[in-house]
Amino acid sequence: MIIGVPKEIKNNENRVALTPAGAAEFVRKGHQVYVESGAGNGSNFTDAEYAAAGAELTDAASVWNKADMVMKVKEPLSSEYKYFRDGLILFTYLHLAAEPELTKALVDSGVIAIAYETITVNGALPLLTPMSEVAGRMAAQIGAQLLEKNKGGKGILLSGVPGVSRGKVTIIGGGIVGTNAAKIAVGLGADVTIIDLSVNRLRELDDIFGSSIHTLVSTPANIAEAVASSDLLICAVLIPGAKAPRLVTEDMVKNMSPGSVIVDVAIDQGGIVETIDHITTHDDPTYVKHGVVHYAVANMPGAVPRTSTLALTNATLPYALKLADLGALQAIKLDKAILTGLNVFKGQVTYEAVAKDLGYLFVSAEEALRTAVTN
Ligand SMILES: NC(=O)C1=CN([C@@H]2O[C@H](COP(=O)(O)OP(=O)(O)OC[C@H]3O[C@@H](n4cnc5c(N)ncnc54)[C@H](O)[C@@H]3O)[C@@H](O)[C@H]2O)C=CC1
Ligand SMILES: CC(=O)C(=O)O
Ligand SMILES: [Mg+2]
Repeated sequence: MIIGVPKEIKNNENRVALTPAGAAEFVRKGHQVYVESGAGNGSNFTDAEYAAAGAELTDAASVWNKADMVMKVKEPLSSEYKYFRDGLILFTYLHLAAEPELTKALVDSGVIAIAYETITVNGALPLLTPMSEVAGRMAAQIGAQLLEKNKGGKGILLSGVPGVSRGKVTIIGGGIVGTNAAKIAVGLGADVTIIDLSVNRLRELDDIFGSSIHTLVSTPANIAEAVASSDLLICAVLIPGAKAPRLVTEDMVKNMSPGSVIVDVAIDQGGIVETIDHITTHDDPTYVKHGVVHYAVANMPGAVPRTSTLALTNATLPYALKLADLGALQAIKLDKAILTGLNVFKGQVTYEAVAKDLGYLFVSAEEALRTAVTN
């Protein structure tokens, strides 16, 4: 199979979908790899390293047009839709519930779109996990900085100092992002509360963190009370594949004190805060509404690309190799995890939450495959 790796073009997206070591693996197994010249630069991987691994360096159009499977990090942007074609395998983060135009372009073109973020193994999301670890850790770090006066914050140090109370951090969603945010926030000495819908998850968090955190079950009343007294709110809820639920209302944000900070990590699925009306970028990461600093960058790990590229490709490579070795149809048929990643297959939306949120007819992956084979 021919694998194509274009350079990422989202604002400050410095990750790349394949390392030179990953390219060497494909080549070793008899596949051909085209990498866009400069694609690895942001992650400190040079063209020479890809060439030494046996990849060919070329331009974006050639990568897209020659490849049977394009591997990316972030969802394609509109300038890339022109490369979509029938039968092309696209393996990347897609977050389609928050991307109606991209979904339409994929459906109209017949692309086989497999989303990293919905690949499921025993209830876990192994291709989302490493980036959620990065984004969760960054969320606490970024929130702490935004609380500084010169960044628009209220001017508090999360740890406090002897004789002065600690800052309050509320984390809504106690999964991978939430747990990693808590690790850093607790490490910084903040007073941390984690809110989750699952009491079992809260039990696990209680076992991990003991008395260094508070736990609360997710109800509108608990969220309202915790948000009102928070200096930093970190949003980390996920319903896989679906648009994020709006759990933090505008009134709750109005009740936060001026200079408080919201970091909505769930923005890639649309965000959980009513006052977040647009995705922000690493170039212009915040805006202020009702006196509260809002941060809503959808590609947070792109700012620490060396760590993130290594962590992401550790997780994606085994699945990408399987797709290349078996071809998309067989890989989807034989590997349940890859099947759960299938979001769009030759004009049909095969992930139920995406179909429901965007108003498409849902066709199960199994059914879509059956139709493809019999046609
Ligand atoms: N902005 C960025 O750069 C990045 C964003 N993300 C996003 O962060 C979000 C969280 O991801 P993960 O932590 O990996 O997901 P996860 O599945 O590990 O955790 C989600 C948690 O939300 C909880 N939850 C669901 N409904 C809830 C409700 N109504 N109230 C409270 N909790 C609720 C679940 O019980 C679960 O514990 C996802 O949208 C993911 O795509 C991840 C990485 C980077
Ligand atoms: C998960 C995701 O959206 C990211 O890593 O950018
Ligand atoms: Mg997006």
